[in-house]
Amino acid sequence: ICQEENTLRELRIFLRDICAKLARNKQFFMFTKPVDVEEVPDYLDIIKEPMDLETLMSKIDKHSYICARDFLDDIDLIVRNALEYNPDKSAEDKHIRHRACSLRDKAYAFIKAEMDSDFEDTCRDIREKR
Ligand SMILES: CC(=O)c1csc(NC(=O)C2C[NH2+]C2)n1
Repeated sequence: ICQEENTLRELRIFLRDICAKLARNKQFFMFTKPVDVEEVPDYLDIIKEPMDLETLMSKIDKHSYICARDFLDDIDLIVRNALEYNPDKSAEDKHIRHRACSLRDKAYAFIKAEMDSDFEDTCRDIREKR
């Protein structure tokens, strides 16, 4: 069990680094904090499960993720929300959709580049046993 805690600690360090890199990227500023309903009043009428990079970071600290797959599921949620809320042909909507797809590709590339697959397999085994 102590070995499992070591693995999950390493996962958290790894995910914090990726989340910080994504949040530092100016391209993704609109995904870094919860949408302000003062500025976008109808957002919560359309998006039922908001997600953002700051919330992702706090979930890491709350030990919400025990494998990279769970983390990427929340990245996918950020992207899905952006595509749903910005469906129009307008340049502004297209721009936000493009940035959302770029966020997903960057996140998956960081995980693939920096995580060896047997580490993720070990995390999946821990998840199965819980
Ligand atoms: C985070 C997110 O997806 C977001 C924040 S504002 C926004 N969209 C707009 O403000 C308008 C452009 N068409 C609606 N999307």
